[in-house]
Amino acid sequence: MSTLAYLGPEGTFTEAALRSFAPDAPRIPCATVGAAFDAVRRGEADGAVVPLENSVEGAVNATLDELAAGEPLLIHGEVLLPVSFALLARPETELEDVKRVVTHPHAHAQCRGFLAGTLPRAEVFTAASTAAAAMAVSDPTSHYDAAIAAPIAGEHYGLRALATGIGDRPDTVTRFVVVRRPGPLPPPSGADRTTLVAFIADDHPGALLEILFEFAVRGVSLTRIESRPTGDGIGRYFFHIDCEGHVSDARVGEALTGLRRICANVRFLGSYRRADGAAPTLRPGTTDPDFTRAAAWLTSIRAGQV
Ligand SMILES: O=C(O)C(=O)Cc1ccccc1
Repeated sequence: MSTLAYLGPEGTFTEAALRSFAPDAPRIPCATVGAAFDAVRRGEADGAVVPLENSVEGAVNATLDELAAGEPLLIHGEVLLPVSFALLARPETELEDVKRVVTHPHAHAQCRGFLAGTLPRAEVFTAASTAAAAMAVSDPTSHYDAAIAAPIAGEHYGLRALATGIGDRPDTVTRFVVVRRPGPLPPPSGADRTTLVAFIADDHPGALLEILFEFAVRGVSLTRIESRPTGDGIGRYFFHIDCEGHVSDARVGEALTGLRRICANVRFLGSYRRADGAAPTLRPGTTDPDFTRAAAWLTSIRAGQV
């Protein structure tokens, strides 16, 4: 059975995502996304489960940046998990005692309404995960009065829920990915997603448009695009992209070869089954047989068979 590293400690939303598809897998909790990836790179874990984006707060930048750097890894799958937040405190703490709250930045962003309405004077501090925040609060000498975390983290760390369901939206979903060392790709399923990072060759007007064009002309829809700084100076960015389809689909393969020609580098991060099972709607002229027929036509005209 695969051993899976994940953003820990015990009681994170990431752990809940992992358990949703591999309840019995041996687990290695890691303090950061980077540490989980390193456990996979070193061979201590077969895969890592990490948060990638949230329906309210958007991308988890640490994950985007770690995927774009270091020894390459491949995404093998994704999980969607509804997330619900609780305000957790040591048993003796009452709501009116809460002056300092600690949580993961994504959880903070999703509970702003509750904090503004119920704890308008509370200071908010960040932790590497919601469970790390709960663990910190469980220490009686802690600087913090309460953590925003999953209700299960309260059970793990002996905390009491002062409030539950405190997210600004009841329908928030987080997307987690399962990452492995490079190897054979998951086979195409008909409802796939492909993830990649495109590094612009030379910054020039229309560079992003050229990248988008490679997808648009092949009828490949993007499901996410983020620019992230390369770290090499102000104004230098790479693009982190998800598109519909599998790299073995002709239209996706052609879009990627087009990108490879115009970009300084393209890091392929995997093709894998979409958790929502949504199959793309293909425009006329963009199916595999359309590409095969067009390639056969080119072969024949190159041979002078007009
Ligand atoms: O901190 C956690 O529990 C995580 O798994 C990351 C996270 C934080 C907030 C919403 C979803 C995932």
